[in-house]
Amino acid sequence: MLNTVIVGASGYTGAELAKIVSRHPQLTLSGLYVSATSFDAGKPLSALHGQLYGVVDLPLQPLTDIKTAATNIDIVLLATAHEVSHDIAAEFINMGCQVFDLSGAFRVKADGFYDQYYGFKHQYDALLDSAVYGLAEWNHDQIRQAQLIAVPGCYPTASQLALKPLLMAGLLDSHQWPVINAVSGVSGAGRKATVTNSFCEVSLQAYGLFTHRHQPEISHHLNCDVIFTPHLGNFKRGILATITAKLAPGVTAEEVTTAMESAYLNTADQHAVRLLNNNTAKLDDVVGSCFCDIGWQVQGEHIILTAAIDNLLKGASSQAVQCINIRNGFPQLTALV
Ligand SMILES: NC(=O)C1=CN([C@@H]2O[C@H](COP(=O)(O)OP(=O)(O)OC[C@H]3O[C@@H](n4cnc5c(N)ncnc54)[C@H](OP(=O)(O)O)[C@@H]3O)[C@@H](O)[C@H]2O)C=CC1
Ligand SMILES: CC(=O)N[C@@H](CCC(=O)OP(=O)(O)O)C(=O)O
Repeated sequence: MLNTVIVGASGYTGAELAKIVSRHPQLTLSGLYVSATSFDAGKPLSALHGQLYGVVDLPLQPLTDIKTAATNIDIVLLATAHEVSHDIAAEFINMGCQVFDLSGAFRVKADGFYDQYYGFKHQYDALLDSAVYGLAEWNHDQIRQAQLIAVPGCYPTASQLALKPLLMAGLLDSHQWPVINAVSGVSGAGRKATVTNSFCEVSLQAYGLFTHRHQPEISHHLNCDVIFTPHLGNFKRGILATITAKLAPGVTAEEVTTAMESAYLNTADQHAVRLLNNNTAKLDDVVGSCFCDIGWQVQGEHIILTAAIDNLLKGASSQAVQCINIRNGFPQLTALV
């Protein structure tokens, strides 16, 4: 059994992690942490997240000393803000833990990226270089070797899983950027109250036009420019990405299907992508599950893809556990289905 702790356990992704880890046959949930000054320190996690009553009643502990928190721990899940993960990951790594970071702190190695999109100067170049991007279906071999895994963002997970098979097979017109329009539920913004996310303020709308940090994350890892426009929807969970792209000259619908199927059908290990072919993906089919559903249709030289995930699961917590499973040689969907 691998001793596992969750930092940021009282948040939305942290609570999902606690639920998954507690039912994982190879992991022991050994500690739940919040900030040193947290108002919630000392409370059982289930007092904050009622679904966990009788399931995870462990108390939330203040993270006052990382050395103590990391002693005899094999796996650390950081469900913390980018700046917090940036500051604390190294100490857990130095204590010999495998670290799975749900934040954006170690996802992109590019000059000036963190200054421009995250508003802080990255202080851990070597760690950033060593981090492996945890897009589970695609980075299996690197994840198996890594000590620090940067779990992809929610919008980037849906977007990349849909576009990557086409790009890898050279089926897209390189002169036209794919256009990604994606709608997220409000849990994507985390549990902390803000005016923008309060019930009476939320109304379906686009945000972050040309400036959202997930645009460069997607472009960087796909090695392809994209237009990405996120939208906030007035629902709790889920992301639906609708992606329009131009096919390379002469590419047929059959070639598209072959590329999708060779990426995601008949793979050695069960994974979390489900192909819908001509059907469109929808939120109800994936919310509460670890799956990313992908549908597509071709007309002439254009393709429209739809991809749906639960932002808190395939977009964060279940993908993190998928990475733990890959890293430790367990079947990929252990504790997830
Ligand atoms: N929500 C989503 O859909 C997704 C989120 N992510 C990323 O995952 C991370 C967590 O997101 P989410 O669960 O939504 O966030 P929440 O805001 O819901 O939770 C944040 C958690 O971190 C704790 N925390 C804050 N400061 C510290 C600290 N210094 N040390 C230890 N714990 C701390 C908070 O508790 P307290 O303040 O009481 O200490 C809380 O438990 C973020 O980086 C986010 O960007 C990634 C993909 C999807
Ligand atoms: C609805 C909403 O606000 N969503 C968040 C994305 C959440 C997420 O995925 O965070 P990461 O940056 O860690 O990937 C946003 O747009 O900032």
